[in-house]
Amino acid sequence: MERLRRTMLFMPGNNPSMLQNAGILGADSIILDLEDAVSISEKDAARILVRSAIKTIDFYDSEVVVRINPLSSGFGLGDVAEIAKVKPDALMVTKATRADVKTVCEMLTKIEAEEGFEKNSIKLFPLVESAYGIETIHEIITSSERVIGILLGGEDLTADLGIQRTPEGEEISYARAKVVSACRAHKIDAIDTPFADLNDCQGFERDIAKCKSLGMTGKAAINPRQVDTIHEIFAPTQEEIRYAQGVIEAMEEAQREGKGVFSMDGKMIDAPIIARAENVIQKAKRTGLM
Ligand SMILES: CC(=O)SCCNC(=O)CCNC(=O)[C@H](O)C(C)(C)COP(=O)(O)OP(=O)(O)OC[C@H]1O[C@@H](n2cnc3c(N)ncnc32)[C@H](O)[C@@H]1OP(=O)(O)O
Ligand SMILES: O=C([O-])CC(=O)C(=O)O
Ligand SMILES: [Mg+2]
Repeated sequence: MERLRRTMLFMPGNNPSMLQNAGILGADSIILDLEDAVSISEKDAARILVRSAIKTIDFYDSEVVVRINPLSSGFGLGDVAEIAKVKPDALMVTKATRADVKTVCEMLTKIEAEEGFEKNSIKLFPLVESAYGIETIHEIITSSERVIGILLGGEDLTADLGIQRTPEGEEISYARAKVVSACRAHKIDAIDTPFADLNDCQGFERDIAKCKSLGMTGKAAINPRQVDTIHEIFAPTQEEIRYAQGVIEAMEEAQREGKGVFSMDGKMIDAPIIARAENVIQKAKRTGLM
């Protein structure tokens, strides 16, 4: 079964105590960061620490993703060369363009052959965080069969657009919709940008509900305190589950009577509504609610 990615928790790659506990924080994926959470003077130390963490720490069921520096930065290519050898589950390509994803993919193919790893075993998670990236997202996704999801980077995107970021997030609505639609089209995960204000609990909950309603499959987190809230809001509610079960039961009854369309509590039920109900049931089962 495909992996659940409701939460992807960032942690700075140069912080040993955070890395040490990474596997017990409940996040579906862990993103060990070599990019913006690490200062220039710490880049080499972070790369060494992340390599050794992947080799020695038990991450339990969490997926391990390493966010590399931009290829143009002078650190990115070295990050790929050094980190791929310890076989993380995936690399996150920052400020992603089609050309960058292709370059990283080709490097990985070579390293996998040299190290005796299975071909395409190291996946890619492009971080789309520029206007150009948003407008060329289809090309980014199709530039490598390793791509398993896209993370939307709201901070860099709004910097690139020359606008302010707000807790309401109206300014990134277009980008969110574009990421969701492109990812759905290619059946990969669409992960929302993190919410940075750890003290604004209501704003955080509204932000999760909004990205869920737009179709994001998960959300990045920057602090372990955010993980449970994201899981709770992403899970189907008891009311949604009951309604979905009602639809499925009514459908089975209608099928016995040879009907394709029928009504439940006065509301028409047909194929798309049944498909949505099946989605809810599947999600409830995967998250242990059924
Ligand atoms: C726009 C972007 O690029 S986002 C991606 C890059 N950013 C990051 O990776 C930032 C990750 N997050 C952090 O570094 C921190 O959570 C901060 C700086 C935002 C807040 O730090 P604090 O105020 O110290 O957090 P807080 O008080 O909640 O920490 C409580 C505990 O959780 C730990 N913790 C906090 N954040 C994380 C994290 N992301 N991963 C793992 N452990 C963490 C702390 O080490 C601390 O542990 P301790 O009790 O053993 O000392
Ligand atoms: O949203 C993210 O994944 C973090 C990031 O790099 C950004 O926002 O620029
Ligand atoms: Mg960024």
